[in-house]
Amino acid sequence: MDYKQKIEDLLTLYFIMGSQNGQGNPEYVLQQAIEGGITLFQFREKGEGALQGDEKRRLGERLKQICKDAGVPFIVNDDIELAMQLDADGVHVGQEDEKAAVTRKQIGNKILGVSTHTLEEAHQAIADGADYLGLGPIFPTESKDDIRKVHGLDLIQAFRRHDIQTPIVGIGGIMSANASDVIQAGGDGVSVISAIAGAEDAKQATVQLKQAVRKEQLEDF
Ligand SMILES: Cc1ncc(COP(=O)(O)OP(=O)(O)O)c(N)n1
Ligand SMILES: Cc1nc(C(=O)O)sc1CCOP(=O)(O)O
Ligand SMILES: [Mg+2]
Repeated sequence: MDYKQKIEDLLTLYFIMGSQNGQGNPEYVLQQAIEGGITLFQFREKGEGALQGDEKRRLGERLKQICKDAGVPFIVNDDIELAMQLDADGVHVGQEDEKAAVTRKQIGNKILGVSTHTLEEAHQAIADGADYLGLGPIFPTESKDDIRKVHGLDLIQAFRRHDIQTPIVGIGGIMSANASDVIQAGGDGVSVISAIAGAEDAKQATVQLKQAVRKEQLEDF
């Protein structure tokens, strides 16, 4: 599937989850998030208690099917082999993962997201074929241990000032109360784990996030 024409739209509300996030059943939480209006999903099975091997693949298959039925593109974090096995719609890699250029060769025209923290990394990622850039952490987060310095919104603004036109999604500590700041700073969308996976009502939390982002996108338009 080639989603490239509308990548900015897909980034509007990008939900990331693995079985280690939140208390809920991942299939149920994903279904609720889809009903609430997420536009993209990333399977990130990583960290303490994460599934491995066949168990990880089987959960990936089930989540991929839920996304497919709903028409929401399915991205795999880090694991290119799994992405190819599942025929995912894309892969997200960071600076400590497989190089973006190698990933691009392996995944063909699937969506490629790359985490970047400096202008140099951004230029390299774009040259390597990134479809979008993940920038974070925007705000403090407890969902990832090995985070870089909290960049706040400055990095997104700096990228735009330096004429980076590639779609950008902010990540890290984003909630419905601060999501609009990410769009105002120049982001195309927001990426969240705990704001949805950790919510008591995942669907309601998704609706609120989506409203916050869409309102700001329309004001910027
Ligand atoms: C949309 C998005 N942005 C950034 C990341 C972080 O990627 P990375 O730095 O490789 O860290 P891990 O997620 O692999 O721990 C992401 N996953 N998604
Ligand atoms: C997966 C991830 N990557 C980050 C980065 O800065 O690159 S922050 C992060 C965790 C985001 O989770 P939450 O929405 O719960 O803060
Ligand atoms: Mg990674």
